Amino acid sequence: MDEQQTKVGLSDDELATHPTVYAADTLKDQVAIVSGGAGGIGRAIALLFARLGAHVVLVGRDQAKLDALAARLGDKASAHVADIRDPDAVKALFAAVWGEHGRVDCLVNSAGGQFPQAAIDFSVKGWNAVIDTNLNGTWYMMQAAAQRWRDAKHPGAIVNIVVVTTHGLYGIAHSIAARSGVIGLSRAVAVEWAPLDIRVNCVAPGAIETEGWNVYTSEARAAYPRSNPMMRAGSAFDIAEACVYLAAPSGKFITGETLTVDGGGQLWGETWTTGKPDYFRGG
Ligand SMILES: CCCCCCC/C=C/C(=O)SCCNC(=O)CCNC(=O)[C@H](O)C(C)(C)COP(=O)(O)OP(=O)(O)OC[C@H]1O[C@@H](n2cnc3c(N)ncnc32)[C@H](O)[C@@H]1OP(=O)(O)O
Ligand SMILES: NC(=O)C1=CN([C@@H]2O[C@H](COP(=O)(O)OP(=O)(O)OC[C@H]3O[C@@H](n4cnc5c(N)ncnc54)[C@H](OP(=O)(O)O)[C@@H]3O)[C@@H](O)[C@H]2O)C=CC1
Repeated sequence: MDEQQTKVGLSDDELATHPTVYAADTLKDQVAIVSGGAGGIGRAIALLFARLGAHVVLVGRDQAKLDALAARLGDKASAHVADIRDPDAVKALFAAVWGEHGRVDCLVNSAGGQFPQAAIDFSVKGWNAVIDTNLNGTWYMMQAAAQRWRDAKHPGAIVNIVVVTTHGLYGIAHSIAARSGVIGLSRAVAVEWAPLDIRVNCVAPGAIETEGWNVYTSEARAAYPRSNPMMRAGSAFDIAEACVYLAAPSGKFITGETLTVDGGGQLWGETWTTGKPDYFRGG
């Protein structure tokens, strides 16, 4: 972790009052589970979903972080501690939420992350930690949601937050592998689960200013705004609005899709999470 940790991204007050294109009742009476719901992108999703009428179930491992956001949202949110890598904890989470609300309408998987390291140096433990969090954990959440929806004959929408895999994000090959798995899985089950009225989509954020950036060096972070032709970082609110689009009726004919929200970064530019090696700097 870099010594120059800074507060990055929009504050909760800014997120809560940011102008939105959506009507205030877009998600009225819906119940949404947001994993990583107290993280940088997850909290923007939670704040917007609650503002649009949903009750948001915030999921993460840090009780205090979840409680603080839930307190801000009052009866629009509840906090549930669960490690998404533990399939039994995931099952217990869904049992508790269905018991409490009798329904779930959408699941946003925003829990995830990785550490920057050259792939050639990955340890077995480090590789497994990233695959387990981002691929296995996301799958346990997806499957638990789908089983509940199937058994209750209830429609559902899943939005998985991934990373842009089409254009190398150098220094996080383990995460690219895991997220490519999530995208492939989402495309496959979008077909299998269409008869169950379950839609499955992904959102691939580009450089989005959040505190999650603190795991990268200041040199790498300084380059992120230049990783796309707009020459700026996006905000967590951009990702939240994309999630609403896919989760709400606006997305009713969209499934198996990955919506890239990166300011054009996949078409232009490059991103080194470990800093750019001299070899690629040119003569
Ligand atoms: C065009 C787009 C531009 C985008 C730019 C940025 C791209 C992406 C940005 C983001 O995703 S931002 C937000 C993301 N948030 C995070 O990444 C959260 C921080 N990361 C983590 O929490 C961990 O990396 C984790 C693996 C996801 C969590 O797993 P776990 O809690 O099990 O990890 P640890 O116990 O900490 O470590 C386990 C194991 O992993 C290896 N390891 C961990 N950190 C490092 C490191 N910095 N360097 C090398 N290896 C590491 C290591 O083997 C650990 O085991 P031990 O050695 O600790 O026994
Ligand atoms: N910010 C960016 O530029 C980009 C982000 N992304 C991806 O978007 C997603 C959200 O990122 P962001 O909000 O910035 O990152 P943060 O690190 O701020 O948030 C991630 C959240 O995930 C939760 N989490 C991590 N592991 C687990 C676990 N095993 N079980 C339950 N919860 C877990 C953490 O909560 P807790 O500590 O409570 O467990 C944390 O709040 C991540 O997948 C990230 O990789 C993709 C591209 C770019």
